[in-house]
Amino acid sequence: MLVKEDVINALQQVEDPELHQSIVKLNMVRNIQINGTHLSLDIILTIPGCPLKAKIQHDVEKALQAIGASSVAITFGAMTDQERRTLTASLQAKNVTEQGMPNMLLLNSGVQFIAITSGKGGVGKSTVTINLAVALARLGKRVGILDADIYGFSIPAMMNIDQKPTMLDQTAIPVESHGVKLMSMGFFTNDNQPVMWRGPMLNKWIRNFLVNTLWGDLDYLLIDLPPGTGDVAIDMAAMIPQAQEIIVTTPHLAASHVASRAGLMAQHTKHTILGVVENMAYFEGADGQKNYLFGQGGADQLADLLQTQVIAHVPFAQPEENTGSSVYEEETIIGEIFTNLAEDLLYQ
Ligand SMILES: Nc1ncnc2c1ncn2[C@@H]1O[C@H](COP(=O)(O)OP(=O)(O)OP(=O)(O)O)[C@@H](O)[C@H]1O
Repeated sequence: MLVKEDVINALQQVEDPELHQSIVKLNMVRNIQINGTHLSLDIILTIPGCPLKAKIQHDVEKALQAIGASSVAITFGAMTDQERRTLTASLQAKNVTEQGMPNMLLLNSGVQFIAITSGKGGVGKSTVTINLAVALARLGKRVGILDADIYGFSIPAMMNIDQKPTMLDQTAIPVESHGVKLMSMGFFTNDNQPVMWRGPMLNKWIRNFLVNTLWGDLDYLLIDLPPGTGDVAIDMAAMIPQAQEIIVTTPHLAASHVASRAGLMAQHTKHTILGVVENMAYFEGADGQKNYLFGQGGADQLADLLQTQVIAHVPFAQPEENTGSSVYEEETIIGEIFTNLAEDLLYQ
């Protein structure tokens, strides 16, 4: 004979797949009826037509069968606007201080911010951001990416994400891929339209991305900055003084010269520079020979100038590693390099 308390206890273990909180705590479980081992209940989704309804149904049935239910009839409904507003407000209350500052910016929040920057575009800044984030997640860390490359957002496409974040009122639930939570300007433009905002508006967006996103608990937030030393980089420096920076360059001397400006700005804003990542360092031929297509030495020169170190040398991907996604598998050469880099950051 089942009793209501057992049913609620079992459902406490079932989480909303996006909010990562118990469906009981989120007030999504209603109207539990018990007839011997036959159960019926209502599940009230946060938004109508929630794409993860099937997963919730599966998890609820499994949890209830585990306590002896022989049949489970679920009726799905959706929260009213008022209920959704109340829920969002309570989730938001954990996100921001009373002064409206994102909690994650408090120095004791436990979130480590790493901004990935470069002097010029196309050197692999987003590739480094994505693969470092995925490597940290593979090591069990809770990781988010803020694609703040507002004019050149590319991360959703590079991670093969075509889904948009679920919106609870004005608050976004980040999209998850490869165990990493992602927010990008690319989610909020129509048909890949370019973004043409200037300073103050951009500042507001970065702030919005921090305040109005339900990031949940994070260990790391990686920020993919636009190349160069423009408005976004300056605003980020002011808003997140505790951020550390990784500077990406190719070995080309000219590229590292341009990257030095981004590095000097990091020094100027007193951000700790974690090091330089040399991308497209070489191409390894079938004979095992390393071909230095972009020359050698630029990254070392940059590291010397910034009194830091080259923390990774990332080669060109082998043709068979180019699978259409910019996330390299763990067992590829590039995947291993990022695992090593993530371990170095964790245990430094
Ligand atoms: N090590 C690598 N091997 C092969 N291809 C790479 C490598 N690194 C980057 N690429 C490719 O080079 C292109 C540019 O990389 P990416 O978008 O990461 O650079 P970026 O510096 O972020 O550029 P932007 O600032 O213009 O967005 C992408 O198509 C990416 O897949």
